[in-house]
Formats: sequence, structure tokens, C-alpha cells
Amino acid sequence: MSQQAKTREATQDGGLSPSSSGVCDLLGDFDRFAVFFDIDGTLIDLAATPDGIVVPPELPSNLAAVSQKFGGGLALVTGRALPYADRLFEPHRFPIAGLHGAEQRMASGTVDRITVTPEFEALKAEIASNAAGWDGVLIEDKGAAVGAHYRQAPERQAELDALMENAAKKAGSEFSLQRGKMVIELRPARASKGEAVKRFLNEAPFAGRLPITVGDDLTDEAMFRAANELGGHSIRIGDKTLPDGSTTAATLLLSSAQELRDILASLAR
Ligand SMILES: O=P(O)(O)OC[C@H]1O[C@H](O[C@H]2O[C@H](CO)[C@@H](O)[C@H](O)[C@H]2O)[C@H](O)[C@@H](O)[C@@H]1O
Ligand SMILES: [Mg+2]
Repeated sequence: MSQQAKTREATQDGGLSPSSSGVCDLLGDFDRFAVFFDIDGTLIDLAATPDGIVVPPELPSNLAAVSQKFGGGLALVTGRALPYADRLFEPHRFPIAGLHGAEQRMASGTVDRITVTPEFEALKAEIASNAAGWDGVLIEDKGAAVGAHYRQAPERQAELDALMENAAKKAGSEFSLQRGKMVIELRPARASKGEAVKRFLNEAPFAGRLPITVGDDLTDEAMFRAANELGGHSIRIGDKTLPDGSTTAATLLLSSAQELRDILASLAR
């Protein structure tokens, strides 16, 4: 276990636990738990743009080794679209939920994806066209979802909020807005990351195991709550306060994606 890894426990008074050995020990209980990892900001460091991320070369094989130790009970649960997320970890393919839980590929290989309607295609084109002149704003087409990024143009946040709120009204009740780190997304409303975790747990090799969910952003709160409800554990990368000022449901904290990767490297050995 890396000495650099420092875990802070989320307590009511904000107290910190002395080291990350607790998390390492927890994740090392391979027969008892199944693990669910968010991608951006959790396994991989955040970057200026969605395509600017760098996957550390050892990460895919470390995840594969850890998955094997959990008997295959390791899944990715991400806001990314499934094909994009799969490419990040080639040649390995893990069970995965995409678009914040709306799409899912089970361990059996069964895939549940969403058909993109012509109306949603038109709405995405309208969003892109409205934001076309806004320097630094990036519209990410994710098929059945769309993200409006303002990391490089924070001054545009209010305008983008208004644009996406208007688009959400047009999209109707089958879609919902998902706020995240310097992004506002329009995504299928039909599932959350928490529901995706529960679906995984209904099937082998996850069934009979307790969940440990690891994430960093608002969308991950649903899977933190699911893990807590089911008697598992929830780990947030970051501190206990969320961007909207509320407190995370996660019961453990890690300081960075690098800290998590160090723990994974240690578990993979
Ligand atoms: O659920 P996740 O796996 O964490 O995905 C959440 C979103 O991640 C990406 O956006 C975020 O990461 C970008 C790259 O580091 C960063 O530039 C952006 O500001 C972040 O919001 C991705 O682009 C989204 O589609 C995901 O929903
Ligand atoms: Mg994330």
C-alpha cells in the first residue's frame, strides 16, 4: 500500500482519518465486494476538454487485474457514451453503464442502448448552432445525450444554463438536465448511476456481493446513496462539500484520481 495515499474519512465534524490503508484494505476484500468506478475525475485526471484526457498506460491492465481478483465484479459507471468509454480501456472491456446510467452493458454482454430520435438529433443541432459563436464553449454530442462544456469559458455559464434549460423543455419529460464539473448536460431521464449499480447487482458475477462505489461528481451521488443503502461503501474523490454547497453522501474520501490509481496498482500486484 502506497504511503503517499492519504484517505480522509467524511465525518460530521470534517475530521480526517490518518491514511488510505483503510480504503486499500476495504478494496482488498475481493470475495465480499463488487466495485463500481466512475471515469472522469475518478480513474482519470480531468482535462481542459472532453477529448483531452490522458489514460495512464498501466491503468487498463491494472483494472483488468483487479477485476479478475473480484471474480469479474468490477464495472465502470460513467457519463460518457459506451463506445467512447470502451475505447479508453482497450483491449479490455468491462461491464459498463454509460450516459449516467441510461445505457448499460451487463457482464453477460447484454446491451441496453437508447435509439436516438430525429427530434433529438434536431435539438442537438439547434444547441450547437446557438452556441456556435461562443468562444471556448464546447458542445459534446454523445448520441442520446449532449453536454455543453464551459471549462474554457466560465463566463458563459449563465447563458449555457439558459440555453440548456430551454432545450430541456423542448426535449420533454424523457430527458433531464445533469449538472457536472463545468458542464451542463441533457440526458435520458430514465435511469441514474444508482439504478445502474443496482441492476448490475442483480446478475452474476455481481450478485451476492456488496457494492463499493467510487466517484467524484454530482452524478455519482446516486450511486453513493445506493451503496450506502445496500450496506456497502461509497468513496468520493475530492472533499465532502459538493459544488452546490451540499454534503456528499459518500462515507470515505480520497484526495485525487492519482491516489485511487496508486491503490489500484497496489491491488493489481
Ligand atoms: O461520469 P464521468 O465518467 O465522470 O463522466 C462525466 C463527464 O466527464 C466528461 O466531462 C468532464 O471531464 C472532461 C475531461 O476531463 C472535462 O473537460 C469536463 O469539464 C468535465 O465535465 C465528459 O466530457 C462528459 O461527457 C461526462 O458526462
Ligand atoms: Mg466523474
